[in-house]
Amino acid sequence: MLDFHLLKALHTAAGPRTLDVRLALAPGELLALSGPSGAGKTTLLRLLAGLDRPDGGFVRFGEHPWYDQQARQWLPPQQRPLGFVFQDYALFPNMTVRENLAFAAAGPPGAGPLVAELLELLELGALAGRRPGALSGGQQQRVALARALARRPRLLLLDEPLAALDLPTRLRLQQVLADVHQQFGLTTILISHDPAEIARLATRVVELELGQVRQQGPPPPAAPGPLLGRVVAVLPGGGLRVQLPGGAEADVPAPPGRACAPGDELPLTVGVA
Ligand SMILES: Nc1ncnc2c1ncn2[C@@H]1O[C@H](COP(=O)(O)OP(=O)(O)OP(=O)(O)O)[C@@H](O)[C@H]1O
Repeated sequence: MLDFHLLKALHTAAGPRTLDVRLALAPGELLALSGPSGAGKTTLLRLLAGLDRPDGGFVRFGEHPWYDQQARQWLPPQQRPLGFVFQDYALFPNMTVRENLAFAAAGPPGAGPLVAELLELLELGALAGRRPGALSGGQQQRVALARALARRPRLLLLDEPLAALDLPTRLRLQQVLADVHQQFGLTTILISHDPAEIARLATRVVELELGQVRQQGPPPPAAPGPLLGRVVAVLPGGGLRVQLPGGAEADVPAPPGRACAPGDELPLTVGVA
């Protein structure tokens, strides 16, 4: 359980404000954080990570105090078992993919097998020897996620990790996020402005405004968003047979103006027949 109350003076465009957020997350919860620009979402994640100093309050993770103003407790960021993924990837540009992961995993024993496992899990094996500059945005974000997981986190903090990516890549990585959240038994906070993404991934959404919780609850059901299908065959007559997430197959018309081949990924809008 992550339990915190964080206070921090903010210098906003609208004048001085106080970030004042009290929340508790159940183990294994995936909570989405939304709200307008300047609401304090990034600041809140940075305070949880220990990258900024709060003015008051506490942070407890399970039995472990990470911060307590009254008891004068402060756990340095590198000792907090968390992973942080930013929108702009923030990878080390002069290290290869494998070196980025190994650097994050360094310290506890057994880094080698974990790096190999993460390279395989996030389908990065073929890219392990490349530097971030030679990768696409989606590939860099998979590396950033793998690097965050290499720290063996219990808490995953995601600051709009998919916002800069095109739709097919975003849909694929949403599935990857859902899988790693489950597989690694994580508690996760995801900043997102995308209602479909929030509805797909989160069990609760907290909306911040000017540093305060404005409302929270289960994510409103989003209109059926696009699914990602993989083309398995081009049919005579020009249609496509696609495999949907979960394995079912469907025949769909080919998108106008785009040649598709088996293996291609295609965003599909689901309608009710
Ligand atoms: N360390 C800090 N000390 C004081 N004020 C800060 C600090 N960091 C950010 N602020 C201010 O607090 C406000 C909230 O910033 P923050 O980046 O957390 O918002 P946000 O909700 O993440 O916005 P966006 O969606 O645009 O990323 C901004 O007005 C910012 O200028």
